[in-house]
Amino acid sequence: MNKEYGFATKQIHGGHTKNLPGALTSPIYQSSTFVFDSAQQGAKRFAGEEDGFIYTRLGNPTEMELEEKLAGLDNAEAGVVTASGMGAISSTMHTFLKAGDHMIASKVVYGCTHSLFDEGLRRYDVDVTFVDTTDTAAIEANIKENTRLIYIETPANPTLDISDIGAIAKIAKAHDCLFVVDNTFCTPYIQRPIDLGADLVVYSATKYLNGHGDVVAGAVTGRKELIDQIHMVGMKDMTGSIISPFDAFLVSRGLKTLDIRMEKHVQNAKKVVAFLDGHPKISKVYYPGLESFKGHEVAKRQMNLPGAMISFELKDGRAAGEKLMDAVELLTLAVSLGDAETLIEHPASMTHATYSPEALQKAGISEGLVRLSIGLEDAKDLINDLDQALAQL
Ligand SMILES: CSC/C=C(/NCc1c(COP(=O)(O)O)cnc(C)c1O)C(=O)O
Repeated sequence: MNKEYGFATKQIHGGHTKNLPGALTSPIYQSSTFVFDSAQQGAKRFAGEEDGFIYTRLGNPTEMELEEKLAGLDNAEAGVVTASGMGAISSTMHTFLKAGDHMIASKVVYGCTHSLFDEGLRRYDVDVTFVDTTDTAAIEANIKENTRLIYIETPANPTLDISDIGAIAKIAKAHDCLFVVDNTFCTPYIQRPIDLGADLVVYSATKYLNGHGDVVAGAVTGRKELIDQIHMVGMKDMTGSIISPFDAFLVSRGLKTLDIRMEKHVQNAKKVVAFLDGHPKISKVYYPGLESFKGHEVAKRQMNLPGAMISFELKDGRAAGEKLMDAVELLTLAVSLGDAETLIEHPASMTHATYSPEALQKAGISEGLVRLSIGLEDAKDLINDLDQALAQL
C-alpha cells in the first residue's frame, strides 16, 4: 500500500488482495488448513523456508488483509488480529513477559484487563504495579531493575484519564521497557501511538474498528519483529486466540467507513457533553474535549479529536444512576462501546465489577459514575432522551 495515500484511501484499499474472478471485494478464506503441492513444500513452509499458508491458527489470507490494513492506518510495520481485545492483550503479555518480570500499568484500565494483570499474570509470577500514569514522574519512580513493560490506556476506560504517550515513550526507552498503548477508545483515526513512540498498540476491535456491534475481535500493531513474535509465540502456542476469517472480513468491512463514523461519533458527543456539562443533576462530566478536564491539554496535543466516550457523576450517586439507566428509552443499556447505537452502563457494577472496592477507589471510579458510548443517531434524539430520563430523578 502506497504510504502517500491519505487515511480515507488506506482504510478502503489497504491490504486488499486481488483475486482471480476480479471481484471488487476479497473472498473470505473460511478454511482451517491449506493444501501443499508436495511433501517438500509442506516441510519448507513449516521450516519457514518458503512463504505460504499452512493452517489458519498460524495465518490466513482474510486475516492478513485486515492485519495489513490496520497496520497501515497505525503507520505500523505489521499487525496481528485476534479473537477478542483480551486475546490481543493476553497474547502480547504472554509473549514478552516471563516469571520474575515486573510491569507498570495504568491504575485505570478496562475491568478484564485489570484482572488479567492483577490476578492472571501474578499466577505466573509477573509482578504488576498500578500507577497513576497521568503523572509521568510516578511511572519513573516505580521502575525497578526487572521492569520489562509499561502498559497504558489513554483515554482510559471509564474515567477518560489522559496519559502523555510521548513522555512515557521516552521513559520506556530510557529503561529498555516495552511500551504498550491500548488505543481502543481512539482508533488510528483519532490517535496514532506508534507515531508518538509506542512500541505496540492493542485494540478491542469489537468496538469502533468493526463499529457495528456484531463482532468480538482484537488486534495488535507495531514493529514487524515484535508482531512476528506475537504470531509465533503468543498466538500459536500460548493463547491460540485467533479470529475467524468471517469476523476478520466483517472488521475489514467496518474499517472502510472508520473516518466518517468517528467524525459523526465525536460531533454527537460534543453536543451531548454541552447538554450534560452544568446540568443541575450532574456533578461532573469526564470528557477530554472539555477545557476543564484534567488531561485536556495533553489530549489536544496527541488526539486529533476528543473522542466519543463520556462519563459523568450524578449528584445523587448510584441510586440516581440506576434510575437514569432504567429511565432511558432510546439509549441502550448495555456494555461495550463504539457501536452505531448509543450505549449506557454503570462501570462500578458492570465493566469494572472485577475491581475491588479499594481498587475502584484508587482508580477514581465512583459508585455514581455512568459511562456513555455516543453512537450515530440524531444528536437531538439522544439529548431529548437524556433530558426526559434526568427529569425523572
Ligand atoms: C464485558 S464488558 C464489555 C467490554 C468492554 N471493553 C472491552 C475492552 C477490552 C477487551 O476487549 P474485548 O475482549 O474485545 O471485549 C480491551 N481494552 C479496552 C479499552 C476495552 O474497553 C467495555 O464495555 O468497556
